Amino acid sequence: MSAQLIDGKARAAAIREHIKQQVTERLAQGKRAPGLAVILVGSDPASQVYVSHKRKDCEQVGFVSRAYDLPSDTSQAELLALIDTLNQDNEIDGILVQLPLPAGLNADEILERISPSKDVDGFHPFNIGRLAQRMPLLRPCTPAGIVDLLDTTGEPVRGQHAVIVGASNIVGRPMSLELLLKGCTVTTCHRFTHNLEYFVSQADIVVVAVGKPGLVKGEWIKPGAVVVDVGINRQEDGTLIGDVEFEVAAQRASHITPVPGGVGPMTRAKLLENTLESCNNRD
Ligand SMILES: Nc1nc(=O)c2c([nH]1)NC[C@@H]1CN(c3ccc(C(=O)N[C@@H](CCC(=O)O)C(=O)O)cc3)C=[N+]21
Repeated sequence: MSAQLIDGKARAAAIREHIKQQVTERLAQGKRAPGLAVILVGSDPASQVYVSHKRKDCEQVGFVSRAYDLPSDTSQAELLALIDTLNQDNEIDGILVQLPLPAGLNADEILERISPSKDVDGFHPFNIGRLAQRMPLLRPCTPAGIVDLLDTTGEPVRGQHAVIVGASNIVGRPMSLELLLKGCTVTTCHRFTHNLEYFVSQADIVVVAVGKPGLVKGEWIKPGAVVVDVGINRQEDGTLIGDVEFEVAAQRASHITPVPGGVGPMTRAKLLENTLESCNNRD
C-alpha cells in the first residue's frame, strides 16, 4: 500500500487564489493593497531564491512588496533603525527579515524589534506566547501550513500521538504548540533524544524538521501514520530531498508530504495569509 501524497503545491495555489480575490474586493472598496517588506541582508544564494519566490507570490496575489537588499556589513543599529521606520509605515502590514542573518548580527534582538502586529513570520516572542496560551494571533508559517495540510488528509488529529523531530524556534517548538492546540499528545524529539527510532515508531503523526537527509528511516514509520517532511536538503545535483527516507516511508504511511511540493509552498502561502490578516486588522 503506498501512501497518498499530501499536495502542498495545490493547497497553496488554492490559498493564493482566495487571497487574490480578497485583495480584489479590498481594492473595489477603495482600500489599499496589503504591503509586505522583505529585508535580505547579504547574498546567501538560498535566501535569494526564497526571497524571489516571496516577491513573485506577492505580485501574483496583488500585494505591494517592498524589497530591502542590504549589504552583508549592515550594522545592528542600521537594521534596527529600518525596522523602527517600517513599524510606523502605514503602507506596510508585514515585515520579514530573511534568516539566516550574517554572523555578527543579533537575530533575536532584530526579530523582537518587529512590531508583533507586523510579525508575519510569527516568530516574535509575543506571538509565540499567544500560541502557547491558546490565543494565537499571527502564527509561524510552516507549523500553520502543516496544520492546514493535516486537515486536508481527512485523518483524525485530536487525540493522536504526534511526534515532532526537531525543536527549532521557527518550526519544531511552535509545531509542538500547534499540535498541542489541536488536541494531540505531543512528543518533541531533538538532538539529545535517546533512541529516536522508538519515539518515531509510536507516532500517528510524524513531523520532521531537522535538515538532515535520511535522518528518519522509512521502516520506523508506524503503518498508517501521517508523515510530514519539512526537510529541504539540496543535493549536489541541485535536487531537493527531505529528512525522511521517502520511498520506504511511503510504503507504510497513509499520507506523506513530498519534497519539493509539500510543506515549502505552504510556508509561503501562510506568509501571504498573515500579511492579509495584518492588513485587515489595520483597517
Ligand atoms: N524570516 C524567514 N522566514 C522564513 O519563512 C524563512 C526564512 N526566514 N529563512 C529560510 C526558510 C526556508 N523557507 C522556505 C520557504 C519556501 C520554500 C519552498 O517554497 N520550497 C519549495 C521548493 C522551492 C525550491 O525549488 O527551492 C518546495 O518545498 O516545494 C522552502 C523554504 C522559509 N524560510
